[in-house]
Amino acid sequence: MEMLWTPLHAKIHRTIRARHLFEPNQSLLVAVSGGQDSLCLIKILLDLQPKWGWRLGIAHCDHCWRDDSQANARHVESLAKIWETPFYLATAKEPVKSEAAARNWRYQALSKIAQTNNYQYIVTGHTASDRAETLLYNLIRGTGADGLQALTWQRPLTASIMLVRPLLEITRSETEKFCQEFNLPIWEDATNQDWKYARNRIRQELLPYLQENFNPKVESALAQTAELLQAEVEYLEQTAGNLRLDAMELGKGDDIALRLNRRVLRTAPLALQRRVMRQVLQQILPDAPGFEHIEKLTALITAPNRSQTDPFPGGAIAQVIDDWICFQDL
Ligand SMILES: Nc1ncnc2c1ncn2[C@@H]1O[C@H](COP(=O)(O)OP(=O)(O)OP(=O)(O)O)[C@@H](O)[C@H]1O
Repeated sequence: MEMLWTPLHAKIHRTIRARHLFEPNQSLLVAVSGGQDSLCLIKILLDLQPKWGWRLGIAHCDHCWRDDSQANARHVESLAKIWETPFYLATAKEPVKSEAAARNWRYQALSKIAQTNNYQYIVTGHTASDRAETLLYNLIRGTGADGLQALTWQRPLTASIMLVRPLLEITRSETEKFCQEFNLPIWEDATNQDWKYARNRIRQELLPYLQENFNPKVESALAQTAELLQAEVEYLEQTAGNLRLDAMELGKGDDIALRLNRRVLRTAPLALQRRVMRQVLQQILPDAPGFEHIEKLTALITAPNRSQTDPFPGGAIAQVIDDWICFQDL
């Protein structure tokens, strides 16, 4: 069968080259749910394969939370057979309960398959639309820039395995059109899982509303915002990391307990002060630190001597002793 080369093929080909997502002859494990995005992804990668010499594999995760999940898995398996591509299935032992649990289990299962079968990359079908939805979802919940930068092009999953998302500049309507064009048999996800509910409403109600009333290209615009924020967050986090080391370094030697030098922190911009405090709290608290925790700790940078915070979750308190903010377990 002759291969049809579309503008979408060309775009993904260019993206992979320009962003150095993959090099020739590497081993790519593609995560295929059977939905339109991951079918579009695997079809394009299969078509690009002769140009790049990749070794491709298809992995599917059966979460066991839908009646049709086994049929879904078999559907993907039969496509893998048609495409003469190795197929790997991970099946959850017990149904997973939440979005977070499902995601954790999935990435662990995928990593294990990749490790056992020598794939360097796990590839997912996240799109610009996913990016826009995640950005809106986190914006409404009230995260800072870090929640809005959502979904990176690549990030390490383990020391030897990279997670890569080549479709981040493609919208859902483009993957849908692509699947129609190539008659790819999409497995419709019929569930209305609780955790998917908010996202579905963003997808089906909020984004179309914004599109009609504010900006026809709202999805791409939001995805682009996420892209810009990503570089800014990376820069701020790195700078804050260095500042945190500077603030702690002066206390080195005599001291085992964690402490931060206020003179070092006082001259830094507020944005960095907050990030330093968040990084410190991330090490101390059992859960992700909230806005209030970070603000209270940041206030100690200029507070009078002997000021202290209430106990943080887990019991630690922070106290000002002259030039230092000191942490004590209660
Ligand atoms: N059951 C599955 N088996 C294999 N891959 C999957 C499965 N579900 C999702 N994926 C991969 O993850 C991508 C994103 O899927 P989707 O948006 O449905 O999940 P999500 O839960 O929002 O993802 P994440 O939790 O990673 O943000 C898909 O394009 C696909 O590559």
